Amino acid sequence: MQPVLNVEDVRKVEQDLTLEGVSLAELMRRAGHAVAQEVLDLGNLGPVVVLCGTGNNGGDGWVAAELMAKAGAQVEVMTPVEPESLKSPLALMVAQSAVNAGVPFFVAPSRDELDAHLAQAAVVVDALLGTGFHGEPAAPFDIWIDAVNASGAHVVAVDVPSGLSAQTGHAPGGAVFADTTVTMICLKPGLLSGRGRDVCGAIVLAPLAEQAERLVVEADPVAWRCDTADYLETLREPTADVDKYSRGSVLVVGGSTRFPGAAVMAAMAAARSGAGYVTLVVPDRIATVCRTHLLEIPVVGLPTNEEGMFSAGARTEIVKMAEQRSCVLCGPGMGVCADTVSVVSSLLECDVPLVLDADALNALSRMTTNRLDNFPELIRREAPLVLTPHRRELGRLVGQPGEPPSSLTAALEAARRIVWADGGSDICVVAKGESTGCVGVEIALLPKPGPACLATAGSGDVLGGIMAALLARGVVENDVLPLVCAFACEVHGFAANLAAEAHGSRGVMASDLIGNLGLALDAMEEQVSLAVAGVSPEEGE
Ligand SMILES: NC(=O)C1=CN([C@@H]2O[C@H](COP(=O)(O)OP(=O)(O)OC[C@H]3O[C@@H](n4cnc5c(N)ncnc54)[C@H](O)[C@@H]3O)[C@@H](O)[C@H]2O)[C@H](O)CC1
Ligand SMILES: [K+]
Repeated sequence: MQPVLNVEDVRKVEQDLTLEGVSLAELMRRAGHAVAQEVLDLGNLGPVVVLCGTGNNGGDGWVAAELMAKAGAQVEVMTPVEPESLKSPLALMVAQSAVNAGVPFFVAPSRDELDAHLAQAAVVVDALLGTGFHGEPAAPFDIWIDAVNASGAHVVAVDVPSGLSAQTGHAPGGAVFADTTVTMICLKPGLLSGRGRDVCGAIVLAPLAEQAERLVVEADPVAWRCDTADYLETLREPTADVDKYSRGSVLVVGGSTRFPGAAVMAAMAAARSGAGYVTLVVPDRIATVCRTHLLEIPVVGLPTNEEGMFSAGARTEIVKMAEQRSCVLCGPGMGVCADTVSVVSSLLECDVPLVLDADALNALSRMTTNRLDNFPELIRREAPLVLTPHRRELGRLVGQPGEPPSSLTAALEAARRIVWADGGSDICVVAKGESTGCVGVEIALLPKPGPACLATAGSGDVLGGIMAALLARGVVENDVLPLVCAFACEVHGFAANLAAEAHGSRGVMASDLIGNLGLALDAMEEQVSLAVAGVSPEEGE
């Protein structure tokens, strides 16, 4: 697992390092060295243009330029101001050193001049804006960023691609598209979320100091990015000694006359994710249509109310069935009304692992007038509870109904409000988004995000089914719960990649994921075993 620190905490680590004897100047020297090494490792490609901003990110660029020049590369620096008028004392010092070493530089080039230099460049080092960036890039950086992206050169970004917020992943004024981002000390959330997923290219971590690893952990990471090998704990010993019940029995509770398909897909996804026995319970008015789509999965119809949802009469029977299952998934397509709200509150009282998705979450919002974090007793229970809100649902759960969390870290914070209010039960909030965080009591995990084709109606219903099937396999301890949820997210993403091979990156529908879940699970398990054995997936082929 790799720790991810908020930008303000990275600065704190920087300060801590200085207290432990590694000066900021030394950190900048090492940062520049890491960038230079990355470029030199590309081989003898031709001219290198280093774009330096006015802060310490630019300082890293000047160091890299001097080192590359000394290593024999053909290097030139572009700077918006004369090197001697840089305001950052550190950047000033390293820029002077590079100038004294004879590194050629150009001050405030026009767009045409810049384009001409970039056209010759094999590699561009982007050291314009780093963690000190906020808002939108002001002139001339907006123009320079555009020029870099138009150049076609190989781009190595220093710490963070310029224009991208390392904290939020927002890039409202555009950002450099990097092939590689050499990031200092540790990962930052903006690199892994929002536009960061598109613009960072390969992320190379430069720890800069041997103490960094310890200090980063002490700085209380906002989340941890999962490595494939981490999922070892979620795997089950393969055994032939099973029957359909021991592989896990799942009850899916959902559907309404408006949305029968969501419940059907969730049930199929649970079955394709290894649950041995899946039952779907829906309002009886849609039971027949559900049965026509489900050959293997029994469909139980219970009384329907005037709104086409479960009526109050359904509740007792649902609870009775729930208590006989190894996991329950409630919510897909269910609709929200007083009757379905009472179904959700009754299921919360059952001693069975429970996944609440979609309208079950909206029912929770309704029960708590959008402040679930103020009603922890509602979700305090013995058995595991997984909530899988997307950002709008999450906003509705924590008192921001019209204002969903706008970044990964905001979503993590909202999820934490729920988890910490609950205070110690087996709970995980899977905050879904273009990057998803699985927030448990002790830890927040970031599974590897799936492809953009997952952003399609019904995709969440499929994820709910996967989660339920994985939880149904047996006891999941509190500390492993976020890991199981993260694994489910990666299986979901893997299935989406397989589906995209068949249907194209834009053609995938949620139902296409379902048929690929079994293969995705096998492939993920194999990758985990290989990673644990230290074999790369390519070598394992
Ligand atoms: N993390 C580490 O241990 C190390 C990081 N290093 C590098 O230092 C930068 C952070 O440096 P800082 O001086 O704080 O900020 P920047 O260089 O990113 O930018 C500050 C500079 O940019 C101006 N600015 C801010 N917003 C805008 C905008 N929207 N448009 C134009 N200009 C903007 C601001 O006014 C400043 O002048 C970090 O990323 C690393 O690369 C060190 O090398 C030490 C180790
Ligand atoms: K940069």
